[in-house]
Amino acid sequence: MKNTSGDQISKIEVKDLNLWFDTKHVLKDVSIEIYEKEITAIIGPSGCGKSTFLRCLNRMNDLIPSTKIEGEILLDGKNVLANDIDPVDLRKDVGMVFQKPNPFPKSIYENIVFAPKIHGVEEVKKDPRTNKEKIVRRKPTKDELDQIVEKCLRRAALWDEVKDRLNKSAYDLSGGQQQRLCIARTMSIEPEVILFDEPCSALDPIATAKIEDLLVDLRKDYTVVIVTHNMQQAARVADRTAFFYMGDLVEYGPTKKLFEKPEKELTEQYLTGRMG
Ligand SMILES: Nc1ncnc2c1ncn2[C@@H]1O[C@H](COP(=O)(O)OP(=O)(O)OP(=O)(O)O)[C@@H](O)[C@H]1O
Repeated sequence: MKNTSGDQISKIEVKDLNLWFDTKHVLKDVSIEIYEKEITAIIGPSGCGKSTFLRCLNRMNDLIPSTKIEGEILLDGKNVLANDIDPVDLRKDVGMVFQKPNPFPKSIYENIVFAPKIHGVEEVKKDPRTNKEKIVRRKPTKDELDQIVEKCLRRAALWDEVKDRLNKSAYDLSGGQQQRLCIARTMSIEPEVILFDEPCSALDPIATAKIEDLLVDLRKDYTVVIVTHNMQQAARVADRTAFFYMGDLVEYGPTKKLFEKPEKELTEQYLTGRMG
């Protein structure tokens, strides 16, 4: 997506982000701009801070005691690290899919409607006194829930495989189907950004290919950030790639350029497998 000058639109702007777990300095002065409706891949050796960085974007690290974080993460210009931001609200806008598929021990249908039932659906209502329109949240109807289920499962390319067994346990699905169900579940409350933390590491190559196709398709509607160990995966799906090393963002740019003509020696060493 481009603005009128033809530039990409920034969705998330990270400025001088530093993070410590106790005394361990895990992210060091990370500044990066993530663009709307693109796929951004985060790569780097084990322990370099990829997942920690990703988890900053929807404040999942808040759950870890003795975490200290400094800097800014602007989502559409608003600092998500500010004290007045409710992380639960933030996670409605910034959804997350984890390494291992983690459906709830419920039916396929109940997995999808779980969050919309809690958060409700939005409705535009006119205040009769002021005649002004305002958005209210209310309990969804059964019809609305059915529609959400079909829409999300279609969007996650799972509908045809499960439409006749929506009331069966999510645990009866294969690993790849469970992961697509988790993606559908994330979409049920209409996030703008979806974070993926190594979503294919527990899947076989066929299930992985389906998730990769889905990721590319999701880019039409969502801003996607994916942590991956698999460099080929980053090369296949990502518009831009960021290379992290020991908590530093070493290099960031269009994926093709980063893979074919990296600017930094460290990036080249990592990409060519010359890093110990
Ligand atoms: N909850 C925690 N408490 C203390 N240290 C942690 C915690 N989580 C991660 N770390 C440390 O922070 C550093 C970065 O970890 P992180 O999981 O972000 O790396 P990563 O690049 O995603 O690694 P991998 O590719 O192996 O998943 C590591 O040294 C890790 O040991």
